[in-house]
Amino acid sequence: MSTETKCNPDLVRERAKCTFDVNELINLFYGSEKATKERRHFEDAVLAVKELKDAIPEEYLSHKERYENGVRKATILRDVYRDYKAKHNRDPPPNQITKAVIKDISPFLLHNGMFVPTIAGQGTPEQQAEWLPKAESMQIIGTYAQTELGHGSFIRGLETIATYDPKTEEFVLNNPTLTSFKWWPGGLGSTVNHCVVVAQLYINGKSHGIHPFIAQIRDLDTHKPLPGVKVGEIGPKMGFQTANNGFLGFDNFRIPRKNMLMKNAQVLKDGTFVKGINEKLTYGTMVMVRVGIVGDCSFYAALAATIAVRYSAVRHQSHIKASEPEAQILDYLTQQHKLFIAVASSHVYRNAYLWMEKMYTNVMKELSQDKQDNLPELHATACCLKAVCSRDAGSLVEECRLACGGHGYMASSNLPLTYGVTIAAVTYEGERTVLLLQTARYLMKAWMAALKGKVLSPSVSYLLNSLKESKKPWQNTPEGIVKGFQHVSFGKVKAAYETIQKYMKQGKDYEDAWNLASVQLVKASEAHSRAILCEVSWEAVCSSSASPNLSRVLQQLAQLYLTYWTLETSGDLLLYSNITKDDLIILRDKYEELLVAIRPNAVGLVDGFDLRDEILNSTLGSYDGRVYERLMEEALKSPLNQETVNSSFHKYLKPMMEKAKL
Ligand SMILES: CCCCCCCC/C=C\CCCCCCCCCCC/C=C/C(=O)SCCNC(=O)CCNC(=O)[C@H](O)C(C)(C)COP(=O)(O)OP(=O)(O)OC[C@H]1O[C@@H](n2cnc3c(N)ncnc32)[C@H](O)[C@@H]1OP(=O)(O)O
Ligand SMILES: Cc1cc2nc3c(=O)[nH]c(=O)nc-3n(C[C@H](O)[C@H](O)[C@H](O)COP(=O)(O)OP(=O)(O)OC[C@H]3O[C@@H](n4cnc5c(N)ncnc54)[C@H](O)[C@@H]3O)c2cc1C
Repeated sequence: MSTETKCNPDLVRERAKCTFDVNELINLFYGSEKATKERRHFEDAVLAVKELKDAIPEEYLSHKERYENGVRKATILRDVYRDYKAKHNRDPPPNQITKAVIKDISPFLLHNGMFVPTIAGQGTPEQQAEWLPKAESMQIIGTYAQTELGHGSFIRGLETIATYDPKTEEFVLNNPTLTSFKWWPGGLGSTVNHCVVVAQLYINGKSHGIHPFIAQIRDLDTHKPLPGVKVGEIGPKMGFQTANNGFLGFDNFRIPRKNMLMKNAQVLKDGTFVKGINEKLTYGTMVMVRVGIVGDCSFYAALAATIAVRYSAVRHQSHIKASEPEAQILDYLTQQHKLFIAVASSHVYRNAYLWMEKMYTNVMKELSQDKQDNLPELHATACCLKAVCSRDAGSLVEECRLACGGHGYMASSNLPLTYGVTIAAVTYEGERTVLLLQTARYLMKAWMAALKGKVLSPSVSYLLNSLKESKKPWQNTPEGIVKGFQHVSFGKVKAAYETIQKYMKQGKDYEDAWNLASVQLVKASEAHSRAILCEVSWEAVCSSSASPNLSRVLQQLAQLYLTYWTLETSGDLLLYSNITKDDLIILRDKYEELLVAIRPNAVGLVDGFDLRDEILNSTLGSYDGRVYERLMEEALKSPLNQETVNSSFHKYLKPMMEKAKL
């Protein structure tokens, strides 16, 4: 980090006001002092590589140049990772330095994020031995090709076909229609030479559902598409410009039998199909990534909050009191209302991610012992938390951007690009509504079990308690608010269930009744997610090992989250819990008190995310607060400022002006 000496004086004053030790917060957020040290050390190593620095901002490059620059930097970054591993005999610590290097999304994201994990999770030991060393060492580069032009959400409807030919012991891959073309996979456009292709398996004319296959699609030397492969890039998008998303179609393309990833289901040489213990295990990589996305949401909220809070401390505009100098915009309560929820939410998502990571690890361990009881709970929880956190994080990033006024609209603030990347997660890895409806299926089953008095899984056991406690008075404490959100979820789950029953009594079948109740079902899932986020985050701060000074501030943040959402969803609480109008007025006052209490620590709190300037990549958010200098420095980099008179003057403007004289 930069030294305080060159800092904007407002930021120096803000840091002097902080009531807790920022380093303690950093170490707590990232796990330990050792973890912080190792992460920073790795980030230093990456940033020391001169070739990773961009000569001009990415925004001035063409689509093609941006991609090529992305690949160039991704390969250098890959070398740094390899060297670190060789030297330390372990992978680099979790970090976000790719953001400082690639700025947007790495063309290798899908290789590391889904291709390698799918081989590890879906391959037999023999298949892992064959593919993993090559993939991990980047002798081969891959992606995860599932979505098609015609189907993304409903993966049982995928149209890519893998027909087994027992004579040659091969699968024949085909994309018989335009809608069957793979569409979206990252890196597919021009980067990868392999992919996991998810396709419908046919043996002797019989369909056996979707399965993952490994296909080499480009020649390893020439990088030309192999015969029978049609592949390309899908073009510019709202974000993800360097992710290199692509399309792919096969025409009688043959792959050996061993290329079907067969940890779960198998095809024997003679074409016998051996079913796996649970066909949904084929969806395993998606579950892992959904868990990871909750962690990503914490990062994006932290990044946007850091930029907007630091900027708001430096920016002065108007007066709170006519007799006083222009106020820091951070002193306006409305600004605090916009920003502190982003700071608080980042902590909430972080705690939810750590909680989900534990659940994921436990279920993976159980699955390795053929125990599947907790898989439905993992799937349902990962679905709704991914859906709710990604949408909330997108809204928070956008609110931070708006809170920076006109300068937030500058690409150099890094807030527009961050919004584009964050909001993509609402759609990828399972579209929001579709995932919330998956959770709703689970909630309906849990509700039916609750009605029968059965024991429920931990994440939904509150449904049983709420059933018993519905008459208890509201308590205006964090624990009381957590219970309140559980009551809302309980009420919405019950109402959705009863709506389905109502339609069925009217003669509708279950599927139609489900569709007619689906707005309520989605809302029930959202309420369930909110109840989990509130409970998990409040428990995390209560059980944290932080010092009293830090603990006080973390509790304020967690209470802010609880109170913010109580006020945002007061209608639901009035409907489904025993909260009163008077309780809401007390909480409204409490919320304002919390904003005021957090205000002196605002800059310290975002410093506590420890996101260095290179990761923030923002004129507005740097540690030293030299906002105006940086805005001007960046503007001067515009190619239009590299010449005093642009040629368009002579070509178009001058002739127009001269014509106007005639
Ligand atoms: C030490 C180890 C620590 C590990 C810690 C792990 C934490 C992870 C940490 C880091 C990971 C970081 C990862 C970051 C990497 C970044 C990569 C970013 C990638 C970004 C690019 C995007 C890629 C993509 O988008 S890939 C394509 C994604 N596509 C989708 O998500 C499609 C969505 N659709 C579906 O999933 C399905 O179609 C469906 C679930 C909506 C419906 O499926 P269907 O078969 O029709 O099922 P349905 O009839 O509705 O339900 C039948 C029953 O099956 C249950 N079920 C469904 N899915 C699952 C599942 N995945 N698992 C278990 N069970 C499932 C369902 O609940 C039903 O059950 P029921 O009992 O009958 O009700
Ligand atoms: C940036 C980005 C990167 C991606 N990377 C990859 C990748 O690497 N590999 C890959 O395979 N895919 C990738 N995808 C594809 C992504 O997984 C899909 O776009 C996603 O799963 C949504 O599917 P869809 O596009 O078919 O949406 P659709 O399902 O067509 O959604 C359109 C609308 O229909 C609604 N809808 C659909 N089904 C239902 C239902 N059953 N009930 C109620 N409403 C419904 C949705 O809610 C939504 O409002 C990527 C997508 C993006 C945006």
